[in-house]
Formats: sequence, C-alpha cells, structure tokens
Amino acid sequence: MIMLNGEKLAFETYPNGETRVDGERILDLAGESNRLVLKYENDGDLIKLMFVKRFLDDHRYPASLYVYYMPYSRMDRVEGASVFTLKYAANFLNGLNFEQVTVVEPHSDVTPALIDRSSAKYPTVELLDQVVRDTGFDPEKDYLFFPDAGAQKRYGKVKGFRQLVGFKERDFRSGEIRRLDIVGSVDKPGFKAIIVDDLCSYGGTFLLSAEKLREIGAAEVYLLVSHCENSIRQGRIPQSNAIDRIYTTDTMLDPSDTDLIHIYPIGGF
Ligand SMILES: O=P(O)(O)OC[C@H]1O[C@@H](O)[C@H](O)[C@@H]1O
Repeated sequence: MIMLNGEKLAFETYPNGETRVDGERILDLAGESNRLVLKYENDGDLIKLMFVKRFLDDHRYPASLYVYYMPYSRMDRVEGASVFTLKYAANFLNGLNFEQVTVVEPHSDVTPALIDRSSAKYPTVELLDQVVRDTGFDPEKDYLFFPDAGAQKRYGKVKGFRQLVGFKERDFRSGEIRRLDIVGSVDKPGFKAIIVDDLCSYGGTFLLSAEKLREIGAAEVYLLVSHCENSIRQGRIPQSNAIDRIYTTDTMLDPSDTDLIHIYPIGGF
C-alpha cells in the first residue's frame, strides 16, 4: 500500500496485470513537501512506489519516504549461495533518490547502512511504557525477555528493567528453529515476562520463548513486537495459551478480531 501525504493511493490493474496509476489524484495531493509511505504488502508495492515517485519527479515535486517495514530486511547477510536481497531492495530505493528515508524498526543496522539518507525509528521502545502499564508489569520483580542477540542489541539499552536473553539457533535457509535456551536466571517463580522483538512471522520464536519462560516460572507472558505478519494467524500461538497478549502495530497486520492481539496505529509515531 502506498500513501501520499496521509492519503492512501488507489491503483487499478489492467487485464494483463499492469498497474494503472491515477496522475490527477497524485497532483491533487502533492504540495511543496511530500511524504510517501510504503506499507509493504507484496512486491507490487515497489513498482507502484516507483511510478508515483517518478511521476512526482517529472512534476518537480520533492518527496521523502517513510517505510513501515523494510522489505527483505531479514536477508541482511549472505550465507552460502543465498541472495543478498536486502542490498538489491535498498539499491532500488536509492535509485528513486528520496530526500530522506525513515525506516520503522529495521531488523538490523544493515538496512540504514544500505539506504541513502536514511534513519531508523524504534516505536517498540516508546510502546514499552504503555505495555508495562497495561500488563501491570513491576520492573522490581518482572523481566523483559529478548529471544536472541539481535533483539538484545536493539532493545537491551532500555534502562530500569531486569532482562533475560535467549540463545536461538535457526537454520538460515529453512527458517527452522533448532533450539532456544534462556541465558540468565530468575530470583523466584511467579513473575511476568514481556518478550520484546522486531517482528513476528509464524510466531515459532515467541511460542518457544513463552514455553521456556513458563518452564522457569513465568506466570504471565506478553509479546511486544513492532511488526507482525498476518501469518501469525496461521501459526500455533492463537491456539496455545502460552502468550497472554500480543502488542504490536499496524505496519503489516490487518485489523484484529481478537482480544489476544492489541494493535497500536503506527501513524502516531
Ligand atoms: O519465529 P518467527 O515468528 O517465524 O520469526 C520471528 C523471529 O525471526 C527474526 O527474524 C525476528 O527478529 C524474530 O526473532
């Protein structure tokens, strides 16, 4: 989905699959400074973004870009013959020559390093206070849990929380989680835990995290992730009782029809 200055752009599709772009609508919305939003739903959004940006260029309108979720941001390294798709997606954005690019909660530092004139925004850190209040979390006796070293690097600097970290081994190619162990120990059972991470896909990481946390005495387990794919609904979390509530944003997820998932609108950040 593409938005221009806060308005969603509608696109039609020709019978052969090509995209029809409404130039009049774009010119109606364009002004002295323009902000495009990329809410990635599929690769077709990249083509739409390109058409809109090029059209704005042709009419001498400058534009910045706000990326809700950077597509391919997890493909941030090469292992064996894997394709470094993040690099190529970043090259694509660089070719569009935005004045500035803001990326919400990138998976790693590789994303802002690859995208020209970019900066990252971490709403999870802002949301943590709200989640602490909603869950009745007590920083004196409850714990934040970071499922892997990447999450610890992103969020471990938050002050005033007791922290536990997971050691996760995942097969890069298949995505299968081989093991997840908790590093660190707890004073006594009966605590609450908030798992903090950037992205939930099928939720395997978080279900396993919640099970391990309950094994060491967690009485309540919550999940805070900025990005949550719709595939969570096909995963095992909704059927299990391991996670009491999920807090996320609408950078990827469609509106929730269950109390289990609480969605904060990203527009406020
Ligand atoms: O376990 P699922 O939900 O499939 O994947 C989410 C995890 O995989 C990583 O990329 C994310 O940072 C998170 O740790």
